[in-house]
Amino acid sequence: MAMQVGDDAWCDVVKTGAVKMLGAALDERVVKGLAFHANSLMLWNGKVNLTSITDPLQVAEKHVLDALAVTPFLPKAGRVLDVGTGGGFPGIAMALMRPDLDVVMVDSVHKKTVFVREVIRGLRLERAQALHARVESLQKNDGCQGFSCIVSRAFTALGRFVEMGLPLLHPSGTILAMKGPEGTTESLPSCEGLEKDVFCYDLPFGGGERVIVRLRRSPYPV
Ligand SMILES: C[S@@+](CC[C@H](N)C(=O)[O-])C[C@H]1O[C@@H](n2cnc3c(N)ncnc32)[C@H](O)[C@@H]1O
Repeated sequence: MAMQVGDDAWCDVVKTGAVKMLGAALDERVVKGLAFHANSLMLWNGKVNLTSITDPLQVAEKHVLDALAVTPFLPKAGRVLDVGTGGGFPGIAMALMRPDLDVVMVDSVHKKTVFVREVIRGLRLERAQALHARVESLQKNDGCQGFSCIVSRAFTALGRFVEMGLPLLHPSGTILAMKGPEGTTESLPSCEGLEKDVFCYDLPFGGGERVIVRLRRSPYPV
């Protein structure tokens, strides 16, 4: 029988891919959580358009494993914001890998945040939450500033993401933009004073190259 999203064969693909990408094995708790998320994504995708990727191997590689790629860059402590989380990428993977962090996932489309809330509830991720809002409006929202880390995947141009993120970022915080290969050449016209590092990686089963752009205020406070 062909592999299905969330079944044992699919979990084995995720485990193998995670070792290739992160150099470490995932906890069984994390694998089960990722399988629950991906399976829920497929179930909801029939009624709510969450993703165009439905092939089980591609869901594992292009959504789940790619979302895990950002987790080694997360801060030691604090609050993390995932901007434009869509179906919960990379926010759910971050919350599963780092249950010690507060993870806030924001999206401007209500049905997407309803889905992400259901996943958070199903996985009992007590320190995660999904907000239905435009990220620009969070600047006026008490308690939505001072994030240690602001992440996005496939969200918008780097300059625009940084403009939206900076007012919400703690002075010693980090911005992480998850991008396709174009991330290596994107410029930052109006954000001087930020130190920029670019990390390139390959998806583990030949699915393509990806980039994480890390931005920190320079000089980076220690
Ligand atoms: C291309 S999708 C990426 C979704 C997810 N991060 C992923 O990698 O699969 C971009 C998401 O950003 C959301 N979005 C667009 N503009 C936004 C804004 N101003 N504030 C919050 N979310 C926004 C959209 O609703 C959409 O879900």
